Amino acid sequence: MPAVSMAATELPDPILATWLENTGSLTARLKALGGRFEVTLLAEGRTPAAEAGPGWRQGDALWHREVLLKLDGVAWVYALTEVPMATLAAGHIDFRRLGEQPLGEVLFTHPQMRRGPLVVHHYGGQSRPADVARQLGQPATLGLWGRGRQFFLAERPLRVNEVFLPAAQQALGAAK
Ligand SMILES: C=C(O[C@@H]1C=C(C(=O)O)C=C[C@H]1O)C(=O)O
Repeated sequence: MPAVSMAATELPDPILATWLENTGSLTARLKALGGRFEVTLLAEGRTPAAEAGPGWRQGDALWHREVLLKLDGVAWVYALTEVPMATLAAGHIDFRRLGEQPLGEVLFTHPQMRRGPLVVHHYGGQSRPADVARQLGQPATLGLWGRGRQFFLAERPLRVNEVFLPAAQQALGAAK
């Protein structure tokens, strides 16, 4: 997912930084806060990669999965998962039938899962995450912080992009 690279002077709020840099399951961390956790599926399907990524070129077919992670009905995270067709075809996770089951529940328990690099991103006002935030009534005037995490399933790549929405930043007490 294209991200506006953050200017050198911008740094996330220290509280938010701990969430951005955590390498464990975000699903598990959100569930641990208590309250009702749910996944809302926004869109999924096969589409060409908007830009090159770790293990694919621009234009390559990817399986995209866009979701919201919610606590007590409030959207905290917008997530976009990008799966190359070879990774999808290997069948380690049945993305087509995942539906509203949290990806983390099957990804972090998969015996052949290996974590790859995590990259923190700042998404500007014209980005897809910012559009989603506006549509949710959570306008992000200063942009949004997120991270792209690469994972491997039996050495086949995929990338999970997770963007923290304003409701999450407010609830976590992170400065706007
Ligand atoms: C990768 C994880 O899965 C979470 C669930 C997702 C989904 O259901 O599509 C996407 C991103 C993650 O925040 C995780 O829990 O860390």
